[in-house]
Amino acid sequence: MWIFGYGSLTWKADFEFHRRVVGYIKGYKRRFWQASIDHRGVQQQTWTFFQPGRVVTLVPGDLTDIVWGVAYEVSDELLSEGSSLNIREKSYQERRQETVYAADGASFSALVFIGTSDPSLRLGPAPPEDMARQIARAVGPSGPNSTYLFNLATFMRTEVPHYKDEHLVQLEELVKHLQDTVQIK
Ligand SMILES: N[C@@H](CCC(=O)N[C@@H](CS)C(=O)NCC(=O)O)C(=O)O
Repeated sequence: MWIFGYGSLTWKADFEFHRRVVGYIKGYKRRFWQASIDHRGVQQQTWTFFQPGRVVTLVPGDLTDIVWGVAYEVSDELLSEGSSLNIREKSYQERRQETVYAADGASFSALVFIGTSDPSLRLGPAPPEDMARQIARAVGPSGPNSTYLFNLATFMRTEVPHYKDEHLVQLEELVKHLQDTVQIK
């Protein structure tokens, strides 16, 4: 079977796979609208700087909207109950089959993990400057939220150089700018 990743799965494949193919799916926009309290941030705690991170999910777009990522051909057992991938994707409970269009022209169906409908993890949109401040500050068990953003931006720049993801590029610029100033110290 195939799974399609558009977030951390593009740059962190800590599982066995047979093939890795760069491609896109249609009809969605990738947005930093999902809270992370287990990887790139923590539960909000009053009177402290501890806060959730912002990671990507997919939101419905129109047919001209595409999201580039990576498809992996994996064994069925990878998604068995209690598997490490299932645990890693536990806050991505909505799962859909989508057609992946590979860079070489091939197309095939793959499983996509989309953000949970749990309202506490659905942050939704915010002004870009606010999202950038949150990403610049948040840290979780897997590391800084900004590393997640930069790794995704680097994947796009190196493996999909012909396509500009405006939302991602804007956040990367804003977070880098914040890190270059004293505003978040
Ligand atoms: N399901 C998405 C998003 C997955 C995602 O970003 N998952 C996060 C959960 S916060 C993760 O596994 N993060 C590992 C990390 O940040 O190191 C994908 O297709 O890549």
